[in-house]
Amino acid sequence: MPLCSANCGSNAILKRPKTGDALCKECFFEAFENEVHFTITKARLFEPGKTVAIAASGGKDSTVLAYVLKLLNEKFKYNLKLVLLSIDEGITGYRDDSLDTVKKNRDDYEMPLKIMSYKDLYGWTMDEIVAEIGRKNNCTFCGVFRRQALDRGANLLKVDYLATGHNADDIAETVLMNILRGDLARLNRCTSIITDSGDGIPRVKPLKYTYEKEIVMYAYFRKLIYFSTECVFAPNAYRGHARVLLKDLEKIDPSVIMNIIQSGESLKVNETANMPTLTKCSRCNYVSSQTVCKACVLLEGLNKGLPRLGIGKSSKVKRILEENEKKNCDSTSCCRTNNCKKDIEGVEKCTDKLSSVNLIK
Ligand SMILES: Nc1ncnc2c1ncn2[C@@H]1O[C@H](COP(=O)(O)OP(=O)(O)OP(=O)(O)O)[C@@H](O)[C@H]1O
Repeated sequence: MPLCSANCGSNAILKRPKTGDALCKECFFEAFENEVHFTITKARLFEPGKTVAIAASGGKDSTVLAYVLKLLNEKFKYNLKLVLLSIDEGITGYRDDSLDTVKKNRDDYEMPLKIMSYKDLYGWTMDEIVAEIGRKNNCTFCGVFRRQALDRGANLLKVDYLATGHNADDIAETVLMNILRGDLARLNRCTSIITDSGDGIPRVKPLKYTYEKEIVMYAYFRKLIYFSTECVFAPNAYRGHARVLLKDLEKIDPSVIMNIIQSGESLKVNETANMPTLTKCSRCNYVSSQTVCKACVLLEGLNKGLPRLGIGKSSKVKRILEENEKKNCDSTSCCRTNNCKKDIEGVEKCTDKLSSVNLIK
């Protein structure tokens, strides 16, 4: 048994995936926590006296995030108020069970918990959405709705920051995905440790430089309770490819994860590149790069029996909406008489025709 490389005199019990150092349990805890503390202080993630909502799914990342933030807050006197915010997507056999874990964390870590549900916000559970759309594209709905639900929850709680458990592997995967897709706008912002949700509540990622394998190790040795089952619906296929590629590269050289993040951070998008400008959704007032945000388009598709609306290209969306409008509008109450633009970019549709649509309030 080798000695702990931190020279504490104890035997090492693990090899750190990130650095290869052989460490004892206590020295691993210290190294792990100090690195998160360094990330927080170097990026000046939090101002003292503020409130942080921790986006808590019950999974390993957000559970470790909640535990470490509580520990560092006390140890280094950040003077933060920590609360948990969970989104119930309405996935039977998955989220219902993971929310039980979050409730346990709420009690163990003594943090208030707010749960917001897709059913209340959008009128649909993911179970119902999958029954409509099938298993292939359901991740699009879930991702778009969750992002917005978290921002809405943060606004409701009037917190100053929203912290998510995104780890180094997640960020590196996202860099790869955006390169493969040629998505410059996302590539430009995906490595930011602080992002603006558009509503003035910054999103922060304190685990940005923490390897997933180390999070699992930390949770294991700290005996943290977390929920480890995969989502019962199909995983995000494209991200899956990036994940497999990253895991293969990590086996050859673990520093590849940090190298990809650092490369992403150093990239500067050419100023002549066509970048979207952020505006407010004309329907729900949520930040969007289109006149109507993606969540409202997806929701309209669901409510009008066109669940694939918003899944494909925007030109296709536009065509489907136009066709749908033609079908719905009779000649005497044509959209035009109500000054309606037949265009998803400027959806000001006949309000009487859309009265049944469950717009996000
Ligand atoms: N239902 C949810 N409620 C609240 N926060 C969520 C929820 N789902 C995801 N998040 C937040 O987004 C982060 C990234 O989510 P992702 O779906 O990639 O899960 P993950 O990598 O498995 O993380 P975790 O282990 O925390 O579930 C999570 O760490 C968490 O902070």
